Amino acid sequence: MPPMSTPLCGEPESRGKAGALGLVLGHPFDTVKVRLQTQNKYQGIMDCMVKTYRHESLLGFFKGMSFPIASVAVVNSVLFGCYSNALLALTATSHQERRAQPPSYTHVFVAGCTGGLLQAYCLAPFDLIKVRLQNQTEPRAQLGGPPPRYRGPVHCAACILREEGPRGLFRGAWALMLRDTPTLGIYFVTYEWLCRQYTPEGQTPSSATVLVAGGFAGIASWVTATPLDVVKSRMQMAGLERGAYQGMLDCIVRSARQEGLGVFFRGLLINSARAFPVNAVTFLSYEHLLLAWA
Ligand SMILES: C[N+](C)(C)CCCC[C@H](N)C(=O)O
Repeated sequence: MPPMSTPLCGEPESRGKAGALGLVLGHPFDTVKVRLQTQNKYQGIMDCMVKTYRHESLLGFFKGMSFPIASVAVVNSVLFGCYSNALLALTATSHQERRAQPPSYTHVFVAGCTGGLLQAYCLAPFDLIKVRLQNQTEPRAQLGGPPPRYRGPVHCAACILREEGPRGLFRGAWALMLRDTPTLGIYFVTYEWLCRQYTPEGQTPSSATVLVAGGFAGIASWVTATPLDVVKSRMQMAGLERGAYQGMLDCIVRSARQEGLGVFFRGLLINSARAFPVNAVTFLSYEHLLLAWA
């Protein structure tokens, strides 16, 4: 019997590692993006990279990485699990039958939005802690200098709980849900559409198709998510400094007035560049896990 997987796919375990590796490699870009979105002291991507490196060394780019790594499996299971269950409820066809009877794009969109909403809720506290740690520009362990506010992810969570209560952990969660609900609908629609374009009817998409469709789905989703991504990051940082926003609308209006509409596109380039590899690997794992379980 021929082997089930082509060399491109690898074994499930190596794909899991590839996913984690993608996250590690993508994290420095994520840190630069968060800083550009929430701090006004940088001229652009290069300036932010140079200043971070000079001030904090390479380690500066990896601040706040442990919680995303620890939570990615849970968050992605919620997203893909809710998506496929919602699709099952809407279309009453299993993953296998779906190749013969493809679901309508409306159903794919609604199922994607459902997955997006629920994963955003799980992601919110982890994302908040990530953003707060990424924004600490103090060099680590510098003798004499002021120590950073948070000593690490657990200390950060404990501080937020103590200072703001459990609700504090969900700061920015509304913006996150608004960001993710429609854009994860777009994510799955783009993925399905591209897969159908390049796959003969009734057949399973090849690994190469899955990688490319997943990568572009990531880009489409992040491009549309970026304006609310900026608002989300700013809401998450508000409360730390004086002059916190009254709410999401206040954040949007004040950001636009003070910095112009361009502010809502900060991080667009970085988000898109990071999105391709990360989501190509994510969809490849998803498709192969489904085949393995079915
Ligand atoms: C909806 N939004 C665009 C925010 C995310 C879509 C893809 C999520 C993926 N875990 C990633 O980190 O790229």
